[in-house]
Amino acid sequence: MAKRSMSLLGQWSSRVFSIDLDKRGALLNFALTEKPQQAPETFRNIQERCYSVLVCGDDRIQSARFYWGLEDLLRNELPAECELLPVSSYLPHVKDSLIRGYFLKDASECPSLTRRVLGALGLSEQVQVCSYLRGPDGGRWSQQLWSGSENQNMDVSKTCYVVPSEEANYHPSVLNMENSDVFYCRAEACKVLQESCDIIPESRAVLELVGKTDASRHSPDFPVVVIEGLDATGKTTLTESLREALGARLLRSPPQCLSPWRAVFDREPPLIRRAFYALGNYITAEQMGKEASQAPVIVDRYWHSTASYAIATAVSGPVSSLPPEGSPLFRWPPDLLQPSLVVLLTLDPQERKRRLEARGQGQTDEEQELDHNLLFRLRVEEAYRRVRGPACVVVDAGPSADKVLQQVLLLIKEHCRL
Ligand SMILES: Nc1ncnc2c1ncn2[C@@H]1O[C@H](COP(=O)(O)OP(=O)(O)OP(=O)(O)O)[C@@H](O)[C@H]1O
Ligand SMILES: Nc1ccn([C@H]2C[C@H](O)[C@@H](COP(=O)(O)O)O2)c(=O)n1
Repeated sequence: MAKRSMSLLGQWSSRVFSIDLDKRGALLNFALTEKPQQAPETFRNIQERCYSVLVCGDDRIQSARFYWGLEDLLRNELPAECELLPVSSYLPHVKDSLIRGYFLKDASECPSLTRRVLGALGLSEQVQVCSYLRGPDGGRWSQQLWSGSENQNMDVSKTCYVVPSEEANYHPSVLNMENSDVFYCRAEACKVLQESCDIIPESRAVLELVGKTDASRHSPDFPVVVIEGLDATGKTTLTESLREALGARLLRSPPQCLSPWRAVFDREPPLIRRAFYALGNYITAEQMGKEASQAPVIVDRYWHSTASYAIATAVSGPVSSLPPEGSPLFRWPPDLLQPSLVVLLTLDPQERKRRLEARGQGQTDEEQELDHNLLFRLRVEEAYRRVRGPACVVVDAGPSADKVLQQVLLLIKEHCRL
């Protein structure tokens, strides 16, 4: 088979497959072996016909966009009785070895429809389809790699057996975060937008706004204070009050000049969306450098937001799925201007909800996700606390707006020379 499968997927038998059983962190891990062996216990309870669809094209922009649309495509085309579970395939401890896709459990009456849809998908250079077959004893499962269309679908020489695999002590997504979800230098984020210019013309406009000078080593004359927090924790209220109290300049990230394109990039997959927000920080950093030569600067969101939302979205499940405290994934990009102080506003979830409802404005998809998904909210907040260089100072935003302002003014006095 000339298709990219083996070279791109590496040795099947070295790979671990990790199925996200409930999107809440319950991962079923299995590996493959050439000798018939018993499948993991959880596999043995599966009654449905099973398949996996992995996205493994060479072009990262196209693959990211393809994967982004794959869930909708499968849900639209497959019988409703097909359950879709996110699956990752990776080589343990090998950076950038992760391939994403879906694991399908087909309980429909019409197996031929499912096979037809998957057969058509399998023809694409970007997709690798496998079937999983239960052995006659019920305890063994084999995996067959599809070689193309439905009619010549099984490449029997590639039959492997499903065996239990040790649980990794990290979420598989952690392997691929750098330069896919989080960008630690401007050049890497620029590369993503350069590669997407043909399919997203707005990328050009964004790239034109990104400067080239490295302002990171320049130490501003006046303090630069960043205010961070989940939505509706009071960032806008506090930043406006700080501006007045300190006679400061107020900036935000992403900056105003990116507003015309933000909605476009919010519809894109993480690779492209996160590169856009990363570049927003560099544009804001240039503005910070200039403004802070004349007055104190207050910034509404910056690098902590970019890194925390990206990392918290890339993993699923509880806070323990995050990269550990001290992981290099929480480092500060060396070419990005560091603020003098970062304040993280935290709020009791009930009070945050009350304020959101009282405000009554629309929410972005990610903000809606925060509302619906307690685990996601916990991951974002914990990621905020783990980002370093500088680390954030946590302030309870529950008291009145004036009390919060007074507390932050005290912090600024302690941390910055005014
Ligand atoms: N300390 C406070 N006590 C009570 N209400 C507050 C306080 N701070 C802000 N609010 C109110 O809570 C709502 C959300 O505040 P605000 O818009 O400042 O939050 P935000 O963090 O900027 O939100 P977003 O990130 O979604 O823009 C507003 O209606 C605001 O008036
Ligand atoms: N510097 C930033 C600012 C924002 N984001 C992302 C994270 C959330 O998805 C969303 C929240 O922004 P808001 O709705 O409060 O304007 O934007 C980021 O990644 N980096």
